[in-house]
Formats: sequence, C-alpha cells, structure tokens
Amino acid sequence: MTAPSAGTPARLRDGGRTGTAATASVPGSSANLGPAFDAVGLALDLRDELRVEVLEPGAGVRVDVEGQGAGRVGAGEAHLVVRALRQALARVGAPQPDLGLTCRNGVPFGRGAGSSAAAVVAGVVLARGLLEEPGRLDDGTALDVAAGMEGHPDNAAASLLGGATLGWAEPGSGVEGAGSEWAGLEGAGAGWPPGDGGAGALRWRAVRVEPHPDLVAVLCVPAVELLTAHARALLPDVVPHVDAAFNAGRAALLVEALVRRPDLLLPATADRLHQPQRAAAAPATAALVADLRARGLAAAVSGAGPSVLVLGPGAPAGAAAAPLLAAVRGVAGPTWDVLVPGVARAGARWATG
Ligand SMILES: Nc1ncnc2c1ncn2[C@@H]1O[C@H](COP(=O)(O)OP(=O)(O)OP(=O)(O)O)[C@@H](O)[C@H]1O
Ligand SMILES: N[C@@H](CCO)C(=O)O
Repeated sequence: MTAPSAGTPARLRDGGRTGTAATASVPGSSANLGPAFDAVGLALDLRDELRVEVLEPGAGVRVDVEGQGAGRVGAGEAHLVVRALRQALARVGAPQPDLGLTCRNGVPFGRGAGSSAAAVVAGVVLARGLLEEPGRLDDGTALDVAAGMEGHPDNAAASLLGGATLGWAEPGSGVEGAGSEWAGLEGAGAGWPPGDGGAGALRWRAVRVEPHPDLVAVLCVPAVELLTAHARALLPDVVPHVDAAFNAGRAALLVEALVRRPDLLLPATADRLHQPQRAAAAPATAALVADLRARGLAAAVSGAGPSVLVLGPGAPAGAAAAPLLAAVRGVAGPTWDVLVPGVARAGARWATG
C-alpha cells in the first residue's frame, strides 16, 4: 500500500544529493500487557540502531544487517525498514532515492518484543531524518504510517513514543488506504473497526503515559519463534460479552497500575480475550504465565508471544530489580533467557548525518 501524499511534495535535505544521511535508534516493546489487546504498549530498552545514506542514482538499495536477524531477512526493496522508509517518503510526496542501509539489531525477531514494529518505526524516522522539513513526518503522521503497516498501533506507538502507550483507530484519516492492511495482513476479522468495514480510511492514534518510576519489566525469551500472523490467525471473530466486560475492567485498571499503582499489576494483567485462545500455539508460554501468576507475579504473554513479560514494582536502579529477577528465574528455569531490559522512557531517536 502506498498512501497518496497530502499538501505540497516534501523535499529531501540537500536536494537528496549522494551522501545525505540519517541515523535512528528505536526501542522494542511489549504489547497487550494482558488485557489491553492491540491497545497498550510498553517500550523496552532493547534497541535497533540504524543508518541510511542516499546512494548515487542507479545504485539501487543495499542493506547490511548485524545482530538479530543477520543473514535471514531479505535485502533490497523487500527489507521491512526500506519498505517503511519508502511508505513514509511517499506519504509526504518526497522523492525516492537509491539507498544504503545499515542495521545493528538488538530486538529479537518473532519473540513478542515488537521487532517488526521497531523496524517499521525505524524506517519512518529515518525518512524523517532525510527530509528538508522533518516536521512533515511529525509523530502523528509517523504513527499513522507505522501502525498502518503493522495493522495495529500498540508496538509501533511504544517504539515511537517510548514509555507506555494507549493506541486506537479512528475512521477517516484523510489519507485513503491508511490502515487498510488491518483485515488482510494479520488475519484479524473483517468488520473492525466498526463502521469502517475493516479496510477503509483509518487514522491510527496514540497517547503516551509515563510509567511509574518503580516499574520493572522482566522478559523471559524462549529459543523458539512465533510469527504474529500465525498467532493472530488463532483468534475467534466473536467473543462472549462476559469476557469482553472482564477485559474492559482489567484494561482500565492496567493504566492506573502502570502509572500510579504497581501494587495492582497482578489483577491488572489478567486476560480472557487472546491468551487462552493462543495457548495451543505456545504451550510452554501459557504454562509459564500460569505458574508465575499462581505465585503472585504479574505475568502476561508479551505481544503475540512466545516471550513472557513480568511486571513488578521495584526501583529504577538495577539492583532493585534483583528480587523480581531471581523469583522469575527460579520459576522459569534454564530454558528461558531471562532479561531485565528496562522500560525505555525515550522512544525513537533520530539524527542527521
Ligand atoms: N529489524 C528488522 N529488519 C527487517 N525485518 C524485520 C526486523 N524485525 C522484524 N522483521 C520482520 O518481522 C518478522 C517478525 O515480526 P512478528 O510481528 O512476527 O514478530 P515480532 O514483531 O518480533 O513480535 P510481536 O509483534 O509479537 O511483538 C521477522 O520474521 C522479519 O521478517
Ligand atoms: N497486539 C498484537 C501484538 C503483536 O504484534 C497481537 O497480540 O497480535
């Protein structure tokens, strides 16, 4: 999908001459946090670091990847960061130059830590860094492009804005086709959002809220991957009203627990809308979540899984995370890589050069 641009066409910095460059640093994220499916995201300090440079005309696209995903993602125009960068330039009507991209990836692929959203947000903010007027891709527009590619706003908003984010969709972006991948790419049912038919003009929006200073996030990462598209295909089109009501209450409570009352994180991270429905695709994940919760720890599937996120009150200094980390390690055992990534209070950063 390439959305048409609004207003006068944007220009590349320095006329887009060879060597014009931009850098970006983008955090990963954990989505849903239990009940807030496709809505709440928490930015995690596992970062992808990138640089893009305009190449001489005719050079095409060159991509060099180190770290997570090295040797396994397609290069050239098919690369997800390049696709997002192209969409963002197209959104503001900017020229499409030949490009050299280098990626040093810290966000693990396909584990529920928001790798695809981090890649998409990286492409969008790199495009911003190439523009003569970066403000043409302000945060609202950047989120709309990124969430439109993802099909949901939770991870993209957290990667872009940092902290905790509450995302939603509204009909009527003014940009025909924005968000049209919702129904197709990731297997969500047609007819959502209501009134839009699931494939029309949407505006993806989000607000950032500041997580409580004592919030600690522990991420249990397994060796196996689970593609989000696969996990979304397991979701039913219809859910019982009683379960929807359960989640509405818990999702509302989640915001209060994240921001002011970490002592309420255990009830605030309970879910009935997606975790039980996906358990068969990642049984070890479901078992670990149940085990941790039975011990009073606020565990949830991270994004579409298979990682497990555990939230707890602690303190920002690393040492204060130790009791929660030890407790989680004790339950998880050696087959899980247990990390304390830190809450990324700053979202995507970009610079010229
Ligand atoms: N940095 C990246 N560069 C290029 N492609 C990427 C990058 N990160 C992710 N991808 C693509 O996205 C796929 C993983 O996306 P997917 O949505 O399935 O998982 P995730 O984003 O890691 O997890 P979740 O959405 O549950 O948090 C990878 O297999 C790869 O094709
Ligand atoms: N909300 C998304 C996050 C993963 O991309 C899901 O659970 O499918």
